[in-house]
Amino acid sequence: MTVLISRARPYGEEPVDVLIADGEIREIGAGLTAPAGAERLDAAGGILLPGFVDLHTHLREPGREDTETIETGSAAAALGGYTAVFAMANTDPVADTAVVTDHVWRRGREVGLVDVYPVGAVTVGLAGTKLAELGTMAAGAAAVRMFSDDGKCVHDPLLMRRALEYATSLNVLIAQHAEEPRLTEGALAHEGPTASRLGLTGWPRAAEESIVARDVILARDAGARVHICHASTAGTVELLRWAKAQGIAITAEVTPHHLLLDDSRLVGYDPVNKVNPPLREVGDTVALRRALAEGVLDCVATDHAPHAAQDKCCEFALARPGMLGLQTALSVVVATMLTPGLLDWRGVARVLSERPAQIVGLPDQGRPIVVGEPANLVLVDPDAVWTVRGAELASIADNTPYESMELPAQVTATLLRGRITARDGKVVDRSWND
Ligand SMILES: NC(=O)N[C@@H](CC(=O)O)C(=O)O
Ligand SMILES: [Zn+2]
Ligand SMILES: [Zn+2]
Repeated sequence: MTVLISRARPYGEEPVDVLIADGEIREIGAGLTAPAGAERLDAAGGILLPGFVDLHTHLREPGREDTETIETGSAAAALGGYTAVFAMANTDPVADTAVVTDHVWRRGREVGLVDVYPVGAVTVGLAGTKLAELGTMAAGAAAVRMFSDDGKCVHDPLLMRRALEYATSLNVLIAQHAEEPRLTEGALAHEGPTASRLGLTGWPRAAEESIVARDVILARDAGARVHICHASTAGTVELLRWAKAQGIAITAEVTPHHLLLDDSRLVGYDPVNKVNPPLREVGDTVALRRALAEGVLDCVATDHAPHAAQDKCCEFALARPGMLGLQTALSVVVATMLTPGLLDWRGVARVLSERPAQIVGLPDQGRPIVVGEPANLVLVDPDAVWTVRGAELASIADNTPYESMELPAQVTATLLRGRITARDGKVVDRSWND
């Protein structure tokens, strides 16, 4: 299909028209005329960015299709401005074989709203005792390029070392959920004054930082790359800063919720605020924002984690950790980074699109907006203000921590290889477009 986007501001710069044909950016200029039969998208001065890439999504298929499916999660992704998402391996069955990873890949293709890249498990059944067949998953139809036991930490140092060595020879990425399990037994909330006051068992910063420090050293000695999931503390930022200064190949993501929210949200004991790693203190959010602006933290990843009402609306200790994130990520990044002047729109493109695509080596995502590049794009209305309603989000689950909050900026359209996947808050059905 052919699409003419008019009056769009790439990275917030001067308005231009952008002609898209055969999945590519064909022409950029002023006053372009639409060829016959072309779809028209009037951006009306909205911001044009490369489509977002999420390195950390939970889609719950297979196993918990009552909370999210590849189809509903893909819809949430397209509506949130994403053109590629990495679906974590903690499904049921676990994505520890090519049978599962190839299924997720094929189902994502069938749905066709976003490129769904399965993440393979590092260890069999996420049990942390035996390496999964990384090579078989990497060689499958899905060509798995990222492995993680997310939800659990690969805490055995010998196993982590081997995983890093294998990953290096396979040229794939290991992403670590940094949580020393001996330090978080029974933990429910960030260890600090709020948890003490509320009587909640603490999840100390040291549980994250000790694993980050260890993995930095393991990666250094293996000459390997390692990626840190959902960095949440000021201390992790300092370790990353040190590691990068040594030339160690470490990258890290931060979630929107760790940029915006802190543990003061826990008074009231609403489990919607329960997440791993836990919401920290204001000082941590400040350090995380600065680190993201400086590039010490590489990118934003949602850790979109849908959960059923019965697993969330129950007593705090029993509730599952996790929050929805795909449809609110851009708005939270605008609120925490763009509005305060920590990032401009180029910076937003860097943390939501370019860096994540580079980290995992996607050749067709996070690309510059120039002629000849694949048309994986998102249009944003920077002046929109909207009120979050969990029930209105595309996910089956509705566990958003932003319920009733007014957030800035809204995705107005998403294009995957030149095909409109979302427009004005609605998913565009594939058949409608072809
Ligand atoms: N973040 C969470 O609190 N939960 C995630 C697992 C994870 O990311 O560790 C989930 O799968 O629900
Ligand atoms: Zn995790
Ligand atoms: Zn996760």
